[in-house]
Amino acid sequence: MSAKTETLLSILKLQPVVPVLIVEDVASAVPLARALVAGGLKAIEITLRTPAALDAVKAVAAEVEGAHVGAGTILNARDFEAAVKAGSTFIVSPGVAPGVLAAARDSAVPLLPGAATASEVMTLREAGYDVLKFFPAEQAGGAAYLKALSSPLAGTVFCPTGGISLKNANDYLSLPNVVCVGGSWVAPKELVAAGDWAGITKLASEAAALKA
Ligand SMILES: O=C(O)C(=O)C[C@H](O)[C@H](O)COP(=O)(O)O
Repeated sequence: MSAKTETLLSILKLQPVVPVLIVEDVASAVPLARALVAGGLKAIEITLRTPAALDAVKAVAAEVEGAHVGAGTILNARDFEAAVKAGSTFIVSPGVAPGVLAAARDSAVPLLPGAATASEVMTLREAGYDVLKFFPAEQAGGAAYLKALSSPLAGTVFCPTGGISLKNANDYLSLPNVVCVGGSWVAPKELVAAGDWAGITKLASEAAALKA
């Protein structure tokens, strides 16, 4: 296993659930990340889906002690490089694309690429990736589907994301090929908009108590 993969695994193993954030207002990024860290979720993914995202990564990287901030929804090399420059310690992509793989090869920051089929997993294995995101987990076939992939594709481990909540997280976490799950449920839009950081810490604590 490469040093980059080991770094990625050590970040993903910090907790059973990686919060997936869509940050609309950069001012909420730091208190939101602090609330998640206080609940026990230190590895945090900020998706590059809003104009505030890169500044949010920068602010969390600079100001939130104990946080490991990563960037998600990385679709091309330009996003990859901008996310690294902002201070991301890991990069998440919903799939696989040659430009993203090339950027990852040239970077010291690890990539968690996405796969949803046996062929995508095989393609990424050939490119040297043993730790993958399974996306979109529920919609692609859920825990039963991922379990079916695990026998022929032993050696690859996953962070399933997409449609996961406190209710079904254990279906995935109980599989031997799952390191952690990802999800947006720990930072609901309404609580973020209301600045209910205590409410988010409570959701984070419930998620952190799941068994990886
Ligand atoms: O774009 C990426 O790189 C992602 O990480 C996608 C996210 O994992 C899902 O959008 C989260 O899905 P929900 O938890 O169902 O809201």
